[in-house]
Amino acid sequence: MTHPEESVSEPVISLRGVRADLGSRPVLRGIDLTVNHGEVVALLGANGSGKSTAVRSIIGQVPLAAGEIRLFGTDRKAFRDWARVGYVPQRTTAAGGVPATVTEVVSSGRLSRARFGVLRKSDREAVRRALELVGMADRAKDSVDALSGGQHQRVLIARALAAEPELLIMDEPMAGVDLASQEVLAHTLEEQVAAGTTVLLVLHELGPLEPLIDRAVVLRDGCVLHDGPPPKAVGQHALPGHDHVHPHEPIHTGLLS
Ligand SMILES: Nc1ncnc2c1ncn2[C@@H]1O[C@H](COP(=O)(O)OP(=O)(O)OP(=O)(O)O)[C@@H](O)[C@H]1O
Repeated sequence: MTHPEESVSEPVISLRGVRADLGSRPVLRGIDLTVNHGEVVALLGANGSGKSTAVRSIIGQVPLAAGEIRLFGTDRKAFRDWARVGYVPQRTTAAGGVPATVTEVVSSGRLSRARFGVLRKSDREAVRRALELVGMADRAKDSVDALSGGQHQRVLIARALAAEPELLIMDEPMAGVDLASQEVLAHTLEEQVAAGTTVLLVLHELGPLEPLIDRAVVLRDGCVLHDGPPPKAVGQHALPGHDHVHPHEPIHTGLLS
């Protein structure tokens, strides 16, 4: 669903010289990052390297100290078409407080597409499709408080998918997610990618998503350390028992530490 005035050669996300401070601390120290149409890019790096801050700067939650961000070719400050962007924040363990059903949470993700904020039949169908995609259609009427961590994460992803976004940004979608939900999420993402969705993912390790990743951008201390093919070893070698050394692979020289 590319807009007619746009060319697919225009990056979907472009960061140039992005700097951001949190408190008095420089957290992003001159980031360049490009995500092209249909690409799946993983943002990797150690804790505190700035991954979440980078994605939060893209969606406008962190002010820039310097640099430029463009979304679909438009300066982020002038960008208004947020229905084209699905965002799944880093999951918190804090209980939501306000009781809501699975359908209510996922429907909230459709509001950006609903005319006058009223969900029509086609919107309710999109909500239902999103729930089916993440295998949660049978829990539609349940309270989100009754869900496991992995199921909760599936609901948050369904909320992002309900708007049928062209760009999906997810912050650690697999963190704290049980194996069964991880497999469902990997399959969901595979279908989105096959349908042409552009994806930027913050990950700790590639894990089950590895086959989907086109490119990895590794951050260290708020700078880009690596931008290129995904470091193959991250998934397997993060597992216990994989302590042998492959000197030809940059990952073992501390790329992610
Ligand atoms: N609101 C804030 N005020 C001050 N410093 C912050 C704030 N939020 C994050 N930071 C600091 O900014 C740095 C980058 O944080 P960020 O969450 O972007 O890293 P990350 O790479 O996503 O790490 P993690 O994998 O732990 O989520 C960290 O050192 C963090 O402590």
